[in-house]
Amino acid sequence: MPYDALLVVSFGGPEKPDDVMPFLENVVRGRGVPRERLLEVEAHYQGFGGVSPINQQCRDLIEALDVDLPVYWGNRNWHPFLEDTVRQMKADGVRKAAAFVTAAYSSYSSCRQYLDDIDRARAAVPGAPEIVKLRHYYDHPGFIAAMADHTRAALEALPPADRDGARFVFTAHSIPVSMARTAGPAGGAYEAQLRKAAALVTEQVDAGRSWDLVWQSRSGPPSVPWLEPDVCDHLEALYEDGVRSVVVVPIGFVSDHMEVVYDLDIEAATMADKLGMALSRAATAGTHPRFVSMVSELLAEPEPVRCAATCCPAPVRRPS
Ligand SMILES: CC1=C(CCC(=O)O)c2cc3nc(cc4[nH]c(cc5[nH]c(cc1n2)c(C)c5CCC(=O)O)c(CCC(=O)O)c4C)C(CCC(=O)O)=C3C
Ligand SMILES: [Fe+2]
Repeated sequence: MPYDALLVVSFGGPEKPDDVMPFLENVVRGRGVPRERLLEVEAHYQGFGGVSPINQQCRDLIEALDVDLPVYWGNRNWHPFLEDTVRQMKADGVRKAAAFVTAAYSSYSSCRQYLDDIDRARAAVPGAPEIVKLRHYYDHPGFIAAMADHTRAALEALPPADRDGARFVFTAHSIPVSMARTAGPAGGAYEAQLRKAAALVTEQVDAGRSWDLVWQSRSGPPSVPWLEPDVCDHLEALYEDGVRSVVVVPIGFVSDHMEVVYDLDIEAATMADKLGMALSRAATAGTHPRFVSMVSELLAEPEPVRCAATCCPAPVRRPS
């Protein structure tokens, strides 16, 4: 193995009420997210005591990993910041680390932005170790097996009478349509990879089942088109079509962080309740043993080739 350390790279989240606004400012700096949206999201976090689950989920994953390397952890938007971690790695004599990013798919937000974050952190630390991002794992048998197990469990959690007719509703973070168009080496990769993962999970759980891929957690100004339909609108449409039960599968995420526990467990669940629809939400991969062992398997693969510079370009932002 060519690596002498593993670096887990994640989004980061607040861990107390006073962290929330500074964290959000970090997330949206220069990204044109309207103030009203920011205050709305602040309220989601404060409703959970100002604590996002994501940092503890990273600690749990790191605890569960079974790798023969020192493991480090750095975030994009909150402590421990990537730059501080890279500084520590350099001080510890790390020369070449593999980076496992807690995002499985191609797109500017889910891939390129993490690569840029890593480059920026390395640029700030003279003599920083080389850092090789491990490949996308959306279709890795470990990720798929974990999601299939969790989808099966969610299906079984529905009342028996609701199981046969339950639709599988896969969800992922919406992104601007322009970002979706340019995702991956040839464009369209974010949506195509999500569809592939959803199809693989469905095939393992119940090959004949009807499923959809929909979007959640839309941000940005209303004037910019994002991927649709939103999960809540989709539940209404399904109800109109006579569907009375759904298994919601957050295939676009790897842990039950705020977008999952607020946007699905509160918002989508409230919508299903209002409609009189049975909803069961599948857990994300989290610390499922097959997801955990996948990380070791990725480390043992030949070193991945770095994405081309033109892959998943940053969105062009017009001054407002
Ligand atoms: C594709 C994607 C993923 C999946 C891949 C990955 O996991 O990286 C993801 C994950 C996450 N997104 C998260 C949180 C937020 N995302 C925001 C805003 C945005 N997300 C975007 C995309 C994505 N986001 C985009 C295009 C924006 C607009 C601003 C911009 O162009 O960057 C905002 C701003 C407020 C708002 O929601 O408007 C927040 C607070 C958290 C942490 C949750 C927690 O704290 O537990 C996680 C894991
Ligand atoms: Fe996000």
